[in-house]
Amino acid sequence: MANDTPILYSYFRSSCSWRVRIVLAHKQIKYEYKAVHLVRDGGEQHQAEFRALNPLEQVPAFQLGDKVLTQSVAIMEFLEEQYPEHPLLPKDPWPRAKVREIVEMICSGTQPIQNLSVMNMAREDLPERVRWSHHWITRGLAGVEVILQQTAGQCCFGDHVTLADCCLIPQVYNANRFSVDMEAFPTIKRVANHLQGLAAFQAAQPSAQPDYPTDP
Ligand SMILES: N[C@@H](CCC(=O)N[C@@H](CS)C(=O)NCC(=O)O)C(=O)O
Repeated sequence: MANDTPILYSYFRSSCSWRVRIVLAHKQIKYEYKAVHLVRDGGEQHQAEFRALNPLEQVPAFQLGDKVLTQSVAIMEFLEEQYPEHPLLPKDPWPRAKVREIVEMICSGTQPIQNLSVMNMAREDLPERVRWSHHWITRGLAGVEVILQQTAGQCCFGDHVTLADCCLIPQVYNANRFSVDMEAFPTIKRVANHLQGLAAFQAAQPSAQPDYPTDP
């Protein structure tokens, strides 16, 4: 297993893939990028080849040799355990749990409700979809802001990058896409500004990915 180059099935704009890309970059793990276009041809995530990797038809999927893992949080936790250098979870149980709390607020409490397939099912026309996403992202980030006011230093938890930061940045990108007023979330904004200056976060951003469109 150790000799295999990991493969990440990703879409440049997918926030769930982006979380994993930040972890890979932070831990300086070399990997192969395989693009899955979520919109083109009705969505490549729905094609049989990808469905064989993830029956839920969503990115990311992570492959190591003949092993496949889906679900970004499971992948991030696996990477944290398999590649312990440059840790992304505090050692002590309480801060560790607080980091996971922020991770869950974003990965379970916010992103799934504004994901493409949910949005498409929930609302028919584009303005309604935008309103839907705007509402749920605002609600999610409002909760995260309250927690960060208690935990943040330069990062979501103190001054060291954790899994919470890896989840925050892609969600802030989604917030900006749907014109959420970030002035309402000063702590998130401050932490995001700090993180965006870090090399791992820059390497993982959509515009640095091989499938980023030349005419976005
Ligand atoms: N819980 C999953 C969610 C994955 C997910 O929602 N992926 C989105 C992109 S961020 C996706 O593939 N959407 C395409 C679709 O729903 O058809 C995870 O964290 O990996």
